[in-house]
Amino acid sequence: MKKILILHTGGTIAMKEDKATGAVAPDKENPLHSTTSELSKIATIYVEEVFQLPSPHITPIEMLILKDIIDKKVQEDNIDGVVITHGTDTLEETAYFLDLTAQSTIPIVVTGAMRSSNELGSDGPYNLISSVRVAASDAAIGKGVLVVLNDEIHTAKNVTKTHTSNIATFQSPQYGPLGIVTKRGVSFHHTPLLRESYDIQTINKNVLLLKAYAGMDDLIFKAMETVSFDGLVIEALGQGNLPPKMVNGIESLIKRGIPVVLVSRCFNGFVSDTYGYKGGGKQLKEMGAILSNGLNGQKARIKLLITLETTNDSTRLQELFLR
Ligand SMILES: NC(=O)C[C@H](N)C(=O)O
Repeated sequence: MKKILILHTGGTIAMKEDKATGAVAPDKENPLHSTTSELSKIATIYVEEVFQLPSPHITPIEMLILKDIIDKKVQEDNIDGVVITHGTDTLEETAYFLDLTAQSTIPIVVTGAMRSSNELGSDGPYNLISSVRVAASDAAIGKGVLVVLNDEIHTAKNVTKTHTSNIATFQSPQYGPLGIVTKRGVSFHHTPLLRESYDIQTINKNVLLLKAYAGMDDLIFKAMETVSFDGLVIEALGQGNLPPKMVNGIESLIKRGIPVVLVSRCFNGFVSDTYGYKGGGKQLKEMGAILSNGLNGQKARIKLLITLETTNDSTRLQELFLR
């Protein structure tokens, strides 16, 4: 049998609803422990309670702790796969962080739940069982960090939370899922072509994320003059365009050596240097803004946090963001 390590970090999957108040909060005993006998039919299971945090409380520090635990356990205990249970609000950020940093090719699967443990139709135990199945499958080796919920297998790079409460919330708008999980087994229908890896030891930078809107001006840049930060990601309009009143603010950040990464606020497609008008992607690129290849804002922020640990050369950052 394969050896699968389960790392619990909290989230709704480890919570319970108070029937009197309706409030959902962490449970004293992790309700997922009741699944252990079912999981033992699939693999030899090792469990660690790493955190008991709702995922809005997770930061890149906790993400780095998870990377370190996984790298160490792979070396010392010869495990064959890892499953991480996590709150769904920031699940895609932790999954993508681990995709870029974890040093092994064993399957690493991140899962969660939309309904807490004592709610009707609770999806946690089922998602955990599906995730262990995927982590124990040979086909999952070398595919990067995977996100498994609601019978679907997604890449950490493409998946995003699309609905506040529906159990089918995790979708990959650009490319669809990589595969499905059924009672009969795990089946992949696509395979990712590229993997990136950054073996970072620290995560100390401060990267901000802004969303652009019609009529946005330079007010936010004036406010930003008083704070110190290392990088900025902007969810720009369409193919990477911005309102003209933002241009001077961006130019002065780039002159101060602060990398500015552009992604699109659209769900699909890449940003590019197509438009030559004031604030268009072409002008912003010529000014030194970095164009990103299809990541959403929160994932581009994770990638900039990680890559800034390895370089602050803007040409190199541009190369890395085109991967
Ligand atoms: N479904 C969930 O897990 C949402 C919860 N607020 C969390 O992210 O911790």
